[in-house]
Amino acid sequence: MSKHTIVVCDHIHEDGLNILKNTEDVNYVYAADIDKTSLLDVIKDADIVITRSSTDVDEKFLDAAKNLKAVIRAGVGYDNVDMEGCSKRGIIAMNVPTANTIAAVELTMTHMLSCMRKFPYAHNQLKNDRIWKREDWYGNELFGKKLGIIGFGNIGHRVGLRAKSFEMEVVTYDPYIPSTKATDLGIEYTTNFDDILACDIITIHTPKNKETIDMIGEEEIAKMKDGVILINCARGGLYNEDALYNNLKSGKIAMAGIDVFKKEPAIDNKLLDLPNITVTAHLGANTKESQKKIAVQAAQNAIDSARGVSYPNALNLPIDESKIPSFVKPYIELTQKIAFLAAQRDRSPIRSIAVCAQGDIKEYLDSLSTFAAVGALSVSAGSDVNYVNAKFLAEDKGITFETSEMKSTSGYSNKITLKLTTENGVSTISGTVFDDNVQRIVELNGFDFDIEPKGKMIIMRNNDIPGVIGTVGKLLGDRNINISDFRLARGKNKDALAIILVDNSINSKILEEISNIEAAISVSYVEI
Ligand SMILES: NC(=O)C1=CN([C@@H]2O[C@H](COP(=O)(O)OP(=O)(O)OC[C@H]3O[C@@H](n4cnc5c(N)ncnc54)[C@H](O)[C@@H]3O)[C@@H](O)[C@H]2O)C=CC1
Ligand SMILES: O=C(O)CCC(=O)C(=O)O
Repeated sequence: MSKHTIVVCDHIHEDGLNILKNTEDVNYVYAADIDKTSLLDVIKDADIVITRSSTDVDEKFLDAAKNLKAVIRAGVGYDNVDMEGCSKRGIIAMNVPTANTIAAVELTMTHMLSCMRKFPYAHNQLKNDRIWKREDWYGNELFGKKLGIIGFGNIGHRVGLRAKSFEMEVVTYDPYIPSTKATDLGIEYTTNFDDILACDIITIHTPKNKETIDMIGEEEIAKMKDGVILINCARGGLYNEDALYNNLKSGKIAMAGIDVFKKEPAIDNKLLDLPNITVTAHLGANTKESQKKIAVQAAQNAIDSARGVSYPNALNLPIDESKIPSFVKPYIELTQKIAFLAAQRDRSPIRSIAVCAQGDIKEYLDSLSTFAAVGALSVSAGSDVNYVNAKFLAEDKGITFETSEMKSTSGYSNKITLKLTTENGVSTISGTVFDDNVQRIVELNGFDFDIEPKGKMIIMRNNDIPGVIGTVGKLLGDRNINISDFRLARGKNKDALAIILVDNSINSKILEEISNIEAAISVSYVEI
């Protein structure tokens, strides 16, 4: 039995490890305790890797992992995964999005309460210094304070709910949600970021990306109340660390609760020197409950993706398969096959791939175009091309794409037409799917057909003169090649196109002999 190599690069719960260990077709490699340079050697045979935030899946990592098919990020944030690098290599990246939500929510509340009561400092004074000095520790209450939440997703909205139970006023800023997601929970929704800056306490729960890096800097802090409290349990760098440092030092920010840092591990970060900050070492997800759930899901997802069964929570697929209705799926397959056929007929460099759709499938033109790219490119790139990297590979080769819609005039309720332009010419092939769910080619370069795109096919254009069928039949028979089907379409210019299905593969010598038949205009051979 061939085994899938799954490398675990970071610490995950043993329940997940046990699933991998006990799966027969998995070759499980535990690499969480080795340094990141040695890891590069270990991942060279990996089919799948499981990582957390301690492993950067960067260019170096991806170059080392030559067999990699999928990356499972055992957590939410994937800012440490080079998504474009994965896509270009056809590697599917997946996360495990909700299993650590509660852990991160509760750590956010912990930091909030700790900041209000300067809890770690009060604790240390008694425990470490053995000083009983109650007058040093007058804190503040959450009750009645206004909390501003930036990012109202899985974590943000639950922080909002918990804040309400502390009888806080809550306002959120998240331009990507309907306002009712907040207002239905009795939480104010704002599109004015200044409303957040005016709050007593501010917490951020967005992903880390171009839009959110340094979302809070000097300018924003200047607009805040004196004595504001800032919490960040999302990603380091969402609050500009220099601005945070300067304003904690000046006292403009009374306290900050920080779980995440721009550079981790953050043992040398200057924020750690301040007396008015509570810090944790990126522990947002570190509860036993959440780690158990994440590890089990990550292990199962790793196995499913290694077997090619499913790619749960895939992040870089150009197509969301779950949103493609069942009637479209055979058209997607058909488009890929037709493109494969067209590219095999004319093995010269491809210039452009155009897909035209009529009927309801025209809503899915982008997906059809992606699969046309897979079909056309797999002639030269083989199994290295898939629908994650097809368009990236095509762009690298300078191939252009076009999609268009046509009104249904052909009598078919749905029809797709692929036009493949190469250095040598143009192939135009149309196809449809009949009620019996069987895919058919219905037109090839202007000749009408009704044939399934499958098997070994000789495609011959010839002058429409007597004796051609007999000559071809004899030539193949003499070489012990059995014909299983012979379809002929007559053209308008005294020419004809034949699709001859054969049981055996045709080599270049036989193809040349057919090409040498006097009536032959062009002959090609394809296998689907
Ligand atoms: N400290 C830790 O260990 C953990 C950190 N996290 C981090 O917490 C963050 C939030 O995670 P989830 O709530 O699960 O993600 P989510 O995807 O459910 O929510 C993110 C929300 O941010 C919003 N958003 C995106 N861009 C925004 C912008 N420019 N302004 C305002 N809102 C914006 C989105 O619309 C979405 O509602 C992520 O960065 C994640 O990586 C998550 C789990 C554990
Ligand atoms: O457990 C980890 O690796 C960190 C969790 C985290 O930051 C996330 O899930 O986004």
